[in-house]
Formats: sequence, C-alpha cells, structure tokens
Amino acid sequence: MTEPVLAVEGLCKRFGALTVTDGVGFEVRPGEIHALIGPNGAGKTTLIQQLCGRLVPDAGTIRFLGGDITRLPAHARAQRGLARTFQITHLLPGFTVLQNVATAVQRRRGSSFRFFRPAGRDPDLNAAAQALLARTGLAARAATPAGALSHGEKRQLELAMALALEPKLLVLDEPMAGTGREETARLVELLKGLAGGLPMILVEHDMSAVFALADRISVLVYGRIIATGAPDEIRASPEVRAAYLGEEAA
Ligand SMILES: Nc1ncnc2c1ncn2[C@@H]1O[C@H](COP(=O)(O)OP(=O)(O)OP(=O)(O)O)[C@@H](O)[C@H]1O
Repeated sequence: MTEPVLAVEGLCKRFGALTVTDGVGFEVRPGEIHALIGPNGAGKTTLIQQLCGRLVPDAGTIRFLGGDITRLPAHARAQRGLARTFQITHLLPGFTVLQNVATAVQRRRGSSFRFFRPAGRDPDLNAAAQALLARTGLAARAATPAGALSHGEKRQLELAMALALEPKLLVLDEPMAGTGREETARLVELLKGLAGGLPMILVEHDMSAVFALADRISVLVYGRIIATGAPDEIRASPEVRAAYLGEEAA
C-alpha cells in the first residue's frame, strides 16, 4: 500500500491527572478526507494541537510525509506543508479579499525583499491570488474588504489563504462552526471540489457535512480512537452509535 501522508502512533497527552489523548493512532492516506469526530471534551482539539505543533505530546510519534515531526515547532511543520485553517491565517479586515490572499501568497514565496511594495499591487501576486479566489468561489468578492464578508465567505477566504501556502495536508478545524445551512452547503461543495488530490483532516461537529465529505472517519471518545472506517461502517458500528452518534446518524 502507498505510504500514508500522516501516521500517528501511540500519541499521549496528559494535563495533570487527566489523560486527554490516550494512545491515539491513525493514518491519513494520500488524497483522502479523514474526519475526526467525537463528543465535546473527547480530545479533538488537543489532538489537533499536537499534530500542528502547538502542544508537545508526552508519548507517541507523528510522521508526516515519511519524516518524524513529533518534536518540530509549528512553523517548521507549516513549512513542510502541514496547514491548519482557521488558526494559522489571520484575516486583515481592512484589506480587500484579494490583498489578503496576495499577502498569503507573498508569505509562501518568502518575498520579504519586496516588503516596500504592497502585495495588492504586484501583478504576479495578484494573478496567483485571483486564481485562488476563483478556486474558492470568491472571484466576485476580490475588491470587498475582508471585514465586510459574510461568515461563510470569511471561511472561504481562510481556505483560499491556507491554499496559498501550497499545503500537502490541510487540517480543517470545525469549518462549519457558526455557518448557516446555505453556507454549510456551499462549503461542503467547495471542499468536495478541492478533494481528490489534497488530503485533509476534518474536525467537525456537523454530522451531515462529515458524512457528505469524509472518505474515512475516526471516532475519538475519552481520548481514544474507538473506530476508524468508511462512513457506512462508522454509521453501522454499534460501539460508535452507543458512544457517540446515537440517533444523529440514523
Ligand atoms: N490546557 C489544558 N489544561 C487542562 N485541561 C485541558 C487543557 N486543554 C484541554 N483540557 C481538557 O481536555 C479535555 C479535552 O478537551 P479538548 O478541547 O481537546 O476536547 P474537544 O474534543 O476538542 O472538545 P470540543 O468538541 O468541545 O471542542 C477536556 O476535558 C478539557 O477540559
């Protein structure tokens, strides 16, 4: 079988007497959307923080594209292509949508020698940024200040900025949080369109979005992964239903 993009083994994290990540292991395969679901307090955020380098695990290993990244700082992981949305990017509300994305492209290219030239006036950066806006359904909003976007559009912009980093694995941290039904449907379609090449980890409470998007799902309960499988397997698993999904997946 092909090498996994991300391989996590025996990951443990304790806060005092509380074991929040308890021997977690799972893999992200090339091109797959791998959803991580679990009830409130299951340890999803703590797990993601360890994957992205914000928290150091007490035990276990994280391998990304074949290299051990367990002890690497967050920025070094980002440089290798591990991008987390809704955390690593910060929207500049007074800047236009285009300028925000152009700034992210500029950061990726490391073109700090052009610091005296505003990102929004560089034709190369603008072309790259325009392409990302087209990819994320925001082309018509290029000249709008980021602060004037709807909540769902801000999510699209965050996605465009994450894509500007040319990630090799995208960690989507509750992308549907706070979005309305229509916006959720739009984001699901958008993410479906991006899928197929770019592997993603999707942490999400909205089960309809999870089941619409995920190729595989891992279920985290009390810091342990109790099941990993295709959506149909997860939906049918008595353990998962008892521990978490209940009637939601019926
Ligand atoms: N820095 C910390 N110090 C102490 N306890 C913590 C810390 N961070 C998280 N916890 C505890 O660890 C447990 C898991 O929290 P975590 O936020 O990872 O869960 P979660 O699955 O992301 O929950 P939610 O779905 O509500 O976001 C909780 O009991 C939380 O109170």
